[in-house]
Amino acid sequence: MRTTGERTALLVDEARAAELTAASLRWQSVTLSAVQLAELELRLSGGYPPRDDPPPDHGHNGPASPARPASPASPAWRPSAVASPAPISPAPISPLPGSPPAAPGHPPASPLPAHYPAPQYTVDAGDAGTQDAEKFQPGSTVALRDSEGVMLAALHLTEVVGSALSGTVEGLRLPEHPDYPELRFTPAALRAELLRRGWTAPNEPAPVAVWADGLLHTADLDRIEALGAAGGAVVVLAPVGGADPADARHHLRIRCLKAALATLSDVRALLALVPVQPVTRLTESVAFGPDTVIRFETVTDGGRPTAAGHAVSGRAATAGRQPAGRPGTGQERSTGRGAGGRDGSSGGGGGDGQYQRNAGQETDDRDSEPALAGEVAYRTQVCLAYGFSAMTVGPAPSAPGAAALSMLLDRGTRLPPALTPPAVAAELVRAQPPRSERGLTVLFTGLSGSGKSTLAKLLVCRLLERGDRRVTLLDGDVVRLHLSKGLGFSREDRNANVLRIGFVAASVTAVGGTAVCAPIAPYDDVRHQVRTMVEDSGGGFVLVHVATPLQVCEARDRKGLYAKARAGIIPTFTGVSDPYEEPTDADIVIDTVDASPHDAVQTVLSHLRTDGWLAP
Ligand SMILES: Nc1ncnc2c1ncn2[C@@H]1O[C@H](COP(=O)(O)OS(=O)(=O)O)[C@@H](OP(=O)(O)O)[C@H]1O
Ligand SMILES: Nc1ncnc2c1ncn2[C@@H]1O[C@H](COP(=O)(O)OP(=O)(O)O)[C@@H](O)[C@H]1O
Repeated sequence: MRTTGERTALLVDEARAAELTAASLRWQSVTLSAVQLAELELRLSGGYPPRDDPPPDHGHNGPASPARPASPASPAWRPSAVASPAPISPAPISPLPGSPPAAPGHPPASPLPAHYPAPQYTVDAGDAGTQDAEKFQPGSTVALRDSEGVMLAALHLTEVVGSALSGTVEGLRLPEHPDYPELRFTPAALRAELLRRGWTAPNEPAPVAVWADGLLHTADLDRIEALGAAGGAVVVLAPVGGADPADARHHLRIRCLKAALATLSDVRALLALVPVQPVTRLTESVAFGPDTVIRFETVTDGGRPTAAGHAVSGRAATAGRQPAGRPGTGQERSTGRGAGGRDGSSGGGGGDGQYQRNAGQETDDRDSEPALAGEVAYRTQVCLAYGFSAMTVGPAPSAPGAAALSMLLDRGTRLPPALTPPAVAAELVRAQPPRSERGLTVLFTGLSGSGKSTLAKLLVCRLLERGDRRVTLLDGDVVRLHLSKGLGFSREDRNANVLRIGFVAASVTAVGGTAVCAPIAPYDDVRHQVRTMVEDSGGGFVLVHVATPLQVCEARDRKGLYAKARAGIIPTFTGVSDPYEEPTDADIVIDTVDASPHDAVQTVLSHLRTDGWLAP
């Protein structure tokens, strides 16, 4: 994250950092999760919450955040706030009551000095994966570390409730990001950047924020243009808290955001990645209606906004003009994004498009309506800390939902410029080619003798005859000769066998191949795991239940195994003395009693064509 060399109220100076580091030898440590790291980063960088910053008129240890004027008529934004804050004085050293003695040669670390702001900070050691939270005691200090063991902050504990550790925090450093360092800004660094660009002259309108939890499409860009038409800068805040820099979907999202913003020529727009968690519901066309610009009150208390002053002024005050290019307004403009007619295919909706999963990496119990309202309040706090005068949350009402887009991509339908800029469309198509060009696993499940092998082999032949898919057959018998050699038929062994098949199938699928598998796979949870593995590899998973009744399988008894099972010679035989859990999530159910093998395979092929996995 860019810091412009400033320290926020919670980041200590080098001397203090050295002091804390020396003292930390004797502290307990908590290794923070990616999400906790993001929360800490936001806090340490001064991005949240503003009320924890010390008043700006502290003189010798003033904060980086700007003083905000009392009068609502004055702009809340003061570029002069970029002036470097006075450094925080190193704290006088005094031992914590009850703290361990200092290591020889090292001064003991102190609790926070009297003049130091003392915001409460809570970390859940359970979430951080710490098992024995009872070892933490109020009065002691905990080192908060990243996954590599680097200490980012000291937490002076005042309260321990279960695994929740609360106390005052002193930051040593911000987490480092290998991905997009040039796009990460602390509030002070953002102010400096806008000033450097000449976008925040004293009489300019204050900058506004646009939260982009997902992507930016044409309607979103229209809205940004409308916001920017007032003359102020528009900062697109992309929440990336907890994002894995090795996750291709994260990079896809950021590439798409950059490509979208590159189409804006008349707006002072800037992309900033912030350590806030993305929220899936905020990537959909929901919730906030057409009036989506939330303006902040500038109520202040002694020159700084109070908590009450952070209230949203009105649920949603409009931007003051109709966004250009909305359907039916006749305002479609000719921009780099194209001016094609809108086809109505941009309607909202949820779903798990490939690119969307990134935006919603975090599972969202924060997705309920009250939780979303809380999220908006939280985002408001962040925007106030960054110095924005207004923000939008959620996509523009007519922007396409992820599910709709994903459906178009799956089918290879061209994304019109009216929906999303061509450069964004190109990124999306590259990441999510049509289904007919993606990897695929077809898994036949059913009792012994139900017809799995017969149908799997026929399907492989039909696919190879077409010539447009590279196919691997993972037949039960063959797998048990090689991949699963030595495994028996206990539940554990069967599960290991099916998971191995799933692993190979997912690998084949990941590189665009087609895996056809034919194990009994009697257990529902393991079949689910295989589905997840394969779908996470970026391809399709089709579960075919070969639902031949037990009596028919037993009557066929090609291998004489049912007779042996009935005679007790084979113990735990599926359907006779071992369970078979009928799938409730089968994509295709085949009745081999009434259909010939040829007809059954035609059913599978026609399903694959209908769902786009095979070209017509
Ligand atoms: N106890 C028991 N239960 C079920 N099946 C048995 C058993 N012992 C041997 N066989 C033979 O092994 C084949 C099933 O292996 P799978 O790998 O498909 O089974 S599983 O998915 O691991 O449950 C199965 O082949 P198919 O008839 O092709 O299904 C049987 O021939
Ligand atoms: N519609 C059908 N689909 C598949 N197999 C069928 C069908 N009708 C009869 N059969 C016969 O059932 C037997 C199924 O054996 P197999 O394919 O080895 O089953 P599994 O692999 O499930 O143990 C074969 O002899 C096959 O010819």
